[in-house]
Amino acid sequence: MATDFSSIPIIDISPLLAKADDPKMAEDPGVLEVATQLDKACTEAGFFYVKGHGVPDTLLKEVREVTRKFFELPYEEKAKIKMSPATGFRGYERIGENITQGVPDMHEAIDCYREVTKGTYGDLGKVIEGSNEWPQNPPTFEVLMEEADLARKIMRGIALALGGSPDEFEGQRAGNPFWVMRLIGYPGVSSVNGTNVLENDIGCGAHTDYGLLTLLNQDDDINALQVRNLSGEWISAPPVPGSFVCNIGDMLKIYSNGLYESTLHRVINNNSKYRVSVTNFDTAVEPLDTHKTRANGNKKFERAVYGEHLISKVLTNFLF
Ligand SMILES: N=C(N)NCCCC[C@H](N)C(=O)O
Ligand SMILES: O=C(O)CCC(=O)C(=O)O
Ligand SMILES: [Fe+2]
Repeated sequence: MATDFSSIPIIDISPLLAKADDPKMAEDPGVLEVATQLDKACTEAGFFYVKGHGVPDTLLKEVREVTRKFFELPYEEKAKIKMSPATGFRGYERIGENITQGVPDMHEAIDCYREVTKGTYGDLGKVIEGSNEWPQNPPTFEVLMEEADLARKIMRGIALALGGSPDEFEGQRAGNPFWVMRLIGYPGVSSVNGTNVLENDIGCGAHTDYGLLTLLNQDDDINALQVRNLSGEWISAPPVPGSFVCNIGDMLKIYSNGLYESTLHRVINNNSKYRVSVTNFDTAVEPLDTHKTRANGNKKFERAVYGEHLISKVLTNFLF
């Protein structure tokens, strides 16, 4: 975030989606208008909502419900897909097992990563080799596929915004796209003898995301996500039903030479209700050529390899 934003913009991306696979998209006024709005949002806040994204609300709701039902199961059931180094860090982690800056987070989650078969990324990739076990596979998988396509199209708008060609983040140059999906549950504040306990517990401590772009599907009745602006104030990112919250990750900060920032955010669930969210992190694998973009000039960052960044995080994020 480069500014003291006080709210997060909402962008209707339907004109971009209508032309996202058209070879002449860069000449379309509707697409260019969306790219201008994306550029402003990425520069000022690093966060934006998207509407007009075409993913049915019923599907987004269904995925949240599947997630909620899973977390309602007794621990022994959930532990059947327990995450460990042996599962390639895929699966269920209980409340307090994920840590942010040394402090246990008050959330439980299922972490999924694109399947990595043995040897794909040599020694580096070993940590993350494995395949997923998900609760009620179909809706989660369906939404993942829709979100992957959506993320690719939004990245086309962002590539244009940066002055590159629309497919800057795709194909040979970018490598085989990687994805991460997290199904997350945050317990609410409970009331004992009329007094709230656990108020201001940190559901997820302040962090930036690791990839290019994150899409977040959050419960539509609980306000818990907060985003930090330039002065250090925490700005609320309340649910906007039917939208995704999107934010820039560390890889895009690097590829854009710092033009766009991966903004710090955190989650505090001070509601009495249990909150569910589903995040999708999308990224390219290989370093991209940023020199063709508007971000030209003094190079502020060294070469970035997403795999190295991700794995260093995975290895320090857990209490086991
Ligand atoms: N894959 C992503 N981006 N996950 C975000 C989780 C952030 C919390 C994590 N403990 C951390 O400290 O980064
Ligand atoms: O649950 C949320 O609102 C945000 C989760 C988040 O920041 C993450 O998974 O990286
Ligand atoms: Fe995050």
